Amino acid sequence: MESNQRIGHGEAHAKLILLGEHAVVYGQPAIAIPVNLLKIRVTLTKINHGQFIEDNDELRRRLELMEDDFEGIRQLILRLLLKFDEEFMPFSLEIDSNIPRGRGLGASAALATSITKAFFDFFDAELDTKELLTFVNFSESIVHGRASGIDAATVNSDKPVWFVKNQEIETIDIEMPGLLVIGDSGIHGLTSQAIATVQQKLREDKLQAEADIERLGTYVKQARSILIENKVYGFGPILNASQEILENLGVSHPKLDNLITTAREAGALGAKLTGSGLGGVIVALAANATDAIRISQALSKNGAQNTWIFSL
Ligand SMILES: Nc1ncnc2c1ncn2[C@@H]1O[C@H](COP(=O)(O)OP(=O)(O)OP(=O)(O)O)[C@@H](O)[C@H]1O
Ligand SMILES: C[C@@](O)(CCO)CC(=O)[O-]
Repeated sequence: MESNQRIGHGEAHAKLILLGEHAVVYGQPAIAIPVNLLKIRVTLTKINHGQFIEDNDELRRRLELMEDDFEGIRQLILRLLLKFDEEFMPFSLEIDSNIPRGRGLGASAALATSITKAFFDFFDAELDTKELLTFVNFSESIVHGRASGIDAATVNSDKPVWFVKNQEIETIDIEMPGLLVIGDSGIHGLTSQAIATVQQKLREDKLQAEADIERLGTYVKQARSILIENKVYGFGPILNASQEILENLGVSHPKLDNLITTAREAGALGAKLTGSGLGGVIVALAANATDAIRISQALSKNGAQNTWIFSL
């Protein structure tokens, strides 16, 4: 039996969309930030023949048995194995993550990033951002349907991102006014379903839905100058106004509405869902640490499964 096991490592952080989710799919700008306190780490290890898996057929069978939920990851792994001409390499992948899944925090993009990095590290190959994003977006498009690419861009950026679909990714130096509080509804929101909900709105009432999407984009542009100038009080109302439109588009959820109301009543300057919605998390803006703690406690008392406080 071989003794020196080869190993590959990869990691990525979560993302949070401040403004512009959904509208970004239709060409409007969005602002998203890295969330470094939530991370995913992957270790890829080659398994020696006879150690765990008896033969290559068994390996294929196990990949095929992965739940549908993992289709994006399964396809990504097959593509990576093919790239390195190791289609039949038996391996194990260990995932260590504190990013909650299906909550709009980019867990799928962070996992796809970590896996891609782990394979390149394992094969000692150079990986530039362009190639990395191609692999991650390939995986994301299987999970999300019509993805804009914002999740992949942000889980791979150390700075806030100004994102416009199909354009060069721009990082921006913004001052985050106050603190952000994330509250997890505990509900798994399916991104593909949320995207389909907006598509349905566009079919049912095209003019209204298009106007809503354009308005979301306008808020993002206003927010950019507010954030650059660090005006805490101008930003909160934009969060609230965006939430109203996301509700019109049908991607909120009664539990999200309840958490958002709770945050505002506890002193948040603004609050909205973040990510695809239909579940997942909300983000609230607090003027200072005392307010942030009060908002976080109120959220926990009113049904949040988890809360996080952070600043940029
Ligand atoms: N720790 C993990 N272990 C295994 N699979 C994971 C893990 N984290 C994420 N995944 C993968 O990511 C998928 C969840 O992705 P989904 O797009 O529904 O949520 P998300 O990425 O958290 O949300 P969003 O895209 O709105 O930010 C899971 O189905 C699974 O394939
Ligand atoms: C809902 C959406 O706008 C954000 C998901 O995090 C989809 C996308 O842009 O890919």
